[in-house]
Amino acid sequence: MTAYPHLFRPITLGHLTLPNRVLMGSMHTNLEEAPNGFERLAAFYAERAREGVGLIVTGGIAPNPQGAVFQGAATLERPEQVADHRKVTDAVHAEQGRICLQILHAGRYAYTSEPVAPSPIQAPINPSTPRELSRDEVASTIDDYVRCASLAREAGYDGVEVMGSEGYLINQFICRRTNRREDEWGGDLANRIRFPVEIVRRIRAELGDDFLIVFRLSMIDLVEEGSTSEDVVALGRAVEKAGADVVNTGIGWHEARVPTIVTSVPRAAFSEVTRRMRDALSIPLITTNRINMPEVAERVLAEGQADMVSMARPFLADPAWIAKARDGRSEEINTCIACNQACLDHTFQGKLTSCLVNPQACHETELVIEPAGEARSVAVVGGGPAGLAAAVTAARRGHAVTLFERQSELGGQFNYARRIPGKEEFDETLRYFRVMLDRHQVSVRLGMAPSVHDLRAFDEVVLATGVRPRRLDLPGIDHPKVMSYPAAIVHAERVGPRVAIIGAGGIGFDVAELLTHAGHPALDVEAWCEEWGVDLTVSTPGGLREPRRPTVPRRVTLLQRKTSKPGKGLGTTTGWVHRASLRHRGVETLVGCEYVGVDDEGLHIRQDGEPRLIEADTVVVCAGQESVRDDLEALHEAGVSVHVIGGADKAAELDAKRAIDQGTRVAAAL
Ligand SMILES: Cc1cc2nc3c(=O)[nH]c(=O)nc-3n(C[C@H](O)[C@H](O)[C@H](O)COP(=O)(O)O)c2cc1C
Ligand code: SF4
Repeated sequence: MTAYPHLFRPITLGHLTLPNRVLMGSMHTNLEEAPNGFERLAAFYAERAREGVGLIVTGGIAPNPQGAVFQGAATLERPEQVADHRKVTDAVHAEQGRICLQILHAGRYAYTSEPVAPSPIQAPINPSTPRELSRDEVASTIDDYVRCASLAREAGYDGVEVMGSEGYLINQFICRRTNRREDEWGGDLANRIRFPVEIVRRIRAELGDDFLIVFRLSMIDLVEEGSTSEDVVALGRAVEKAGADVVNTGIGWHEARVPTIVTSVPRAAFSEVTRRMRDALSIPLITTNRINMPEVAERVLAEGQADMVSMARPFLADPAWIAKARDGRSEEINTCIACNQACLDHTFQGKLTSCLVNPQACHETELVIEPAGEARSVAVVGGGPAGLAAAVTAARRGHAVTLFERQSELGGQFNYARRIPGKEEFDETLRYFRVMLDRHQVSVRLGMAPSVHDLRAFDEVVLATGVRPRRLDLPGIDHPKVMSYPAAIVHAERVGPRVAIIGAGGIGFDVAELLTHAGHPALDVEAWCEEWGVDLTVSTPGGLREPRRPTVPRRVTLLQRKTSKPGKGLGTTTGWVHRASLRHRGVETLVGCEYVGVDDEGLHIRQDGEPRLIEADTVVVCAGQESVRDDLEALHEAGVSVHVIGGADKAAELDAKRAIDQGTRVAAAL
């Protein structure tokens, strides 16, 4: 008997019956364009299918070169491209999985020299103004969708997902915001939705009933002049009538200034918008975004918010998510913490998608964790992210591992991160590692710093001793009002009402977030919607309403020495959220500051040569870290085989992604 009866109830979609209610959501990984990319994609998807994913949707593939998100991005438009896709479908089918190809035309979101769109209106996130598609081109673009679907079928796909959301071409036709046409493809709603409806109708007519058509429909655009709930329902009904088997949910255009997938978005925050569509349609509906654990998926399904859930990033974090949930091993799930640092940020930087908590994601053929040829004794010193990853990986390979942690609890820098409002998901990563240490019989010694003598007894030593905050050489640095960032995070109640934070990097931003937080549970959907101005009923165009400024408990000034944009090092896809969040909270940011000293009045600085006082009851120092590796030389001298990882290796590049990746790779090679 499963703990998740709704999640593991079979469902029939079109001609397919699936064993569970989970769709692996579309993710373009950049393997689509990489050398040997399709072999690697085949390995990536096959592993997920083997572990029980019922239905996979590929990353977006363009139906023609104009529709490619960037120059050279993958298309499916010619018969000779079919063989590559065959590798993927064969691998998935060999594992009893099913897979649909996502057809995505970027429209004005194409980062190419001449993007096209229904109307020549520039997207705020693209420097190029699109060219308006002629009537003939609209017709030929529909032909391209149909040809792409036919080739997908030839390649062995079980169906297609027509990408109609996130502000891409189809969405651009649907909304007045981007469609000012006066022909039959613009004007009233019936005309604006004609493009997607024709695409679905033509694919159905061409490919018959035994080919799945999923339509990804933007149920809340989160942009001005977006659709209202009436528009969304009318579109849903029209695509159902045109032949779609199932409607998947899309949330927010890429240009929206409301976060939709980052870690501060409450889990399943948007399932309510899918539920509101349910009575209007007879085909199944899939909900999406920030559903990352089985109890969340089960609740969404049990409450009738949708017929299925889509999860994308959770399958980067853990390929065996389904098998673990099904077999009563949920506590072993490596949870997606919605950080975007190794997935979406990589995509935007042109790198391969991967995962902060699972560096094997999209590296299945290259980062292989195999049983060790010879089991050895391994000491891992330091229980932060790097040490945890190294200890678990080494133990998985059969080594006898002892993990030493000087503090009374595991986690290192994660213990600070998890206390920041909106970063609670880090608790899940710690839970995962604790369970894995136990499962692989790692001997954990808390409150213990081993001596060089102790470490000589091991075959291999992994030094993951982390960092300590860098001390500032500043007059008044020993004033009682000065706190280090670890102290301010752990003892926030000791921080006064007026705060100056020295250092506007990632940690400075986190401290500012914590100290200005109003106190409601950070993952409360209602409070979050109020703060960001989200109307889940979508009675307003795009589902936007006036945001409510949060009441803040402290007045915070965030300062940095450099004149560059504050928050250097924040992710491409998350930095803007942090900046907007601090703006909402009235945090003042000052750049180009020269620090003069701290006294009873506060923090004295110079800006442009002018002296200035930042009145403050507390001054928090977030001015970087230095590596802790005091024993390294002695270990070398003692002839110990030692590997230095994480912050102990490079304090300046301190980040959990690098730490976990390095810990995993070092241990995979021991
Ligand atoms: C690396 C990455 C690539 C993505 N590429 C696509 C895509 O090609 N097409 C698409 O419809 N959605 C894409 N998405 C969005 C996901 O399908 C999904 O909507 C989003 O990640 C939220 O769901 P989640 O919280 O389950 O990850 C991508 C997401 C990520 C993280
Ligand atoms: S990198 Fe972060 S957001 Fe992306 S899949 Fe991994 S845990 Fe999730």
